[in-house]
Amino acid sequence: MSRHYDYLAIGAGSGGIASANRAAIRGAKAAVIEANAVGGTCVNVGCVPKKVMWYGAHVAEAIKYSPAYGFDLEQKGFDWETMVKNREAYIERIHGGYHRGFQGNGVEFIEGFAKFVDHRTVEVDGEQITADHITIATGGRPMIPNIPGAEHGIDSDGFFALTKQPKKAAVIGAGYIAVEIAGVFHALGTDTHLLVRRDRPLRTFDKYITDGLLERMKQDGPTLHTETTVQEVTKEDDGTLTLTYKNGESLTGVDCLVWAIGRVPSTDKINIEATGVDLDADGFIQVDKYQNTNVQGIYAVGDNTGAAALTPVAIKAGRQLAERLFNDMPDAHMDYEHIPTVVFSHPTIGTVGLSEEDAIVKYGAGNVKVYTSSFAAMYNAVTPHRALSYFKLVCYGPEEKVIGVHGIGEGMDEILQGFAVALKMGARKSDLDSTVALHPTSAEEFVTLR
Ligand SMILES: Cc1cc2nc3c(=O)[nH]c(=O)nc-3n(C[C@H](O)[C@H](O)[C@H](O)COP(=O)(O)OP(=O)(O)OC[C@H]3O[C@@H](n4cnc5c(N)ncnc54)[C@H](O)[C@@H]3O)c2cc1C
Ligand SMILES: NC(=O)c1ccc[n+]([C@@H]2O[C@H](COP(=O)([O-])OP(=O)(O)OC[C@H]3O[C@@H](n4cnc5c(N)ncnc54)[C@H](O)[C@@H]3O)[C@@H](O)[C@H]2O)c1
Repeated sequence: MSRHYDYLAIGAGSGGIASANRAAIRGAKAAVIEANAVGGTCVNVGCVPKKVMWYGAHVAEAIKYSPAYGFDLEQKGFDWETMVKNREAYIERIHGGYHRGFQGNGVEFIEGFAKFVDHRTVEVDGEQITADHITIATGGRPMIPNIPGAEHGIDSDGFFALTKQPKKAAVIGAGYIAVEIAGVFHALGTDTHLLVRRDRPLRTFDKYITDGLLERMKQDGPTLHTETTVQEVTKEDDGTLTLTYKNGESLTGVDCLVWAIGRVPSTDKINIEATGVDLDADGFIQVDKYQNTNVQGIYAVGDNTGAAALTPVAIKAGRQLAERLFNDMPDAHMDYEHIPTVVFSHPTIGTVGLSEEDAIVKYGAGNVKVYTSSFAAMYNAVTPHRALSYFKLVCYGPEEKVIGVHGIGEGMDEILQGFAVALKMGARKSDLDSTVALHPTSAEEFVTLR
């Protein structure tokens, strides 16, 4: 038995789904193959469950500071299981939406793990499937370090599988995932320790912004351990974990250890060798700006290409590819410049464009001008929690073209999108200055910076 398609996506995550739907909408006979749950990382063990838990944490913080607004709430506690149950029910509804979308667009959904037979053929559960165009959209998976006792820890997938709230958690890593998971645990009441190897998490972000994050962590938690490298994990008789650091110190009594030290591309188990597609040394698929691999008719989108590992990036790359292949748009491609991004920390961080440090390296200090501001947002200013928000614009040249917009503060996740449009359109500082402010908001800071 064999089937043939115009377009086949391997992996029904952000990139695979978006590209297959768009290909079908443009008239292609399209299918998508998925080995696990439809929706991939983002929907099942990424953005969606994370944001639900971030909202849970947000509610916890609102309750904590509510007395300043006159609330006298009888504390009934927090039930992790209820949050997880409702989160999973929500995700189940999203799965249903995807399947209805496939039906509506005419995309065939094939369950199973795909392996290449040759550059035009994959095998799923013994069936050979061929296609004129095949997109590898297999995403990635979390890394676990190679140190004694590492297996006592879980990864971000394991975090979402937790059915009970840990009492004392250690989160190891300095990227988005570590910061976000540590923030959720802490706000929901777990004694949380974030362990980073250098002086701060999110070291590639503008320093002004991460200084703001460090200040918030110092004031509010979680407990940040800098310059800390874990070299061994031991399980004690009482079931708790002891983490021993390189400098001989240790953290004891941990009942949940989460590794959040990066992700590897899922390109190692699909017999990609049968296609001749080039990978880099870390296993990422080499693509050009059109998502073409070196083999004609095989493309890759999303996390397995090593591009910015963000859902909207995988989606846009997938849709543009489908437009190029099936809608007579030969130059359609994803623009990888000026990608905005948000970290769901407490408070959130939003950033687009160059940090001050990177702008100086690129243009020279004399050509870069920055504007900054910090203040207690009204939401906090009314409470004893007078935490500060930080805003920064990085500008270039005599015209003061805006080349970086950065902020940390309540609502930054929602504030940034519009400013990302402005930056992409080439806005100058004077354009922001001439825009009337929205008052009273935090966002208005970006149009009133002096
Ligand atoms: C904890 C966490 C939080 C995140 N939060 C955010 C966020 O807030 N915002 C954001 O923009 N991004 C976030 N991301 C990143 C985002 O989830 C990814 O960038 C995005 O999912 C990448 O999409 P993709 O299509 O490349 O791969 P994936 O979504 O990983 O999809 C790949 C799919 O392919 C399937 N697959 C793999 N191999 C095969 C095979 N051989 N046969 C069949 N199926 C196969 C997998 O099962 C998977 O379903 C987060 C990631 C994590 C881990
Ligand atoms: N809000 C969002 O948009 C969001 C949220 C989560 C993830 N993501 C995406 O997923 C990607 C992966 O996230 P991530 O946090 O897993 O990876 P990451 O690559 O961003 O960060 C991994 C961090 O772990 C550190 N590290 C590596 N090895 C270590 C070790 N042995 N011990 C201690 N620390 C170690 C690294 O220095 C690095 O800072 C991100 O780059 C991002 O693109 C996005």
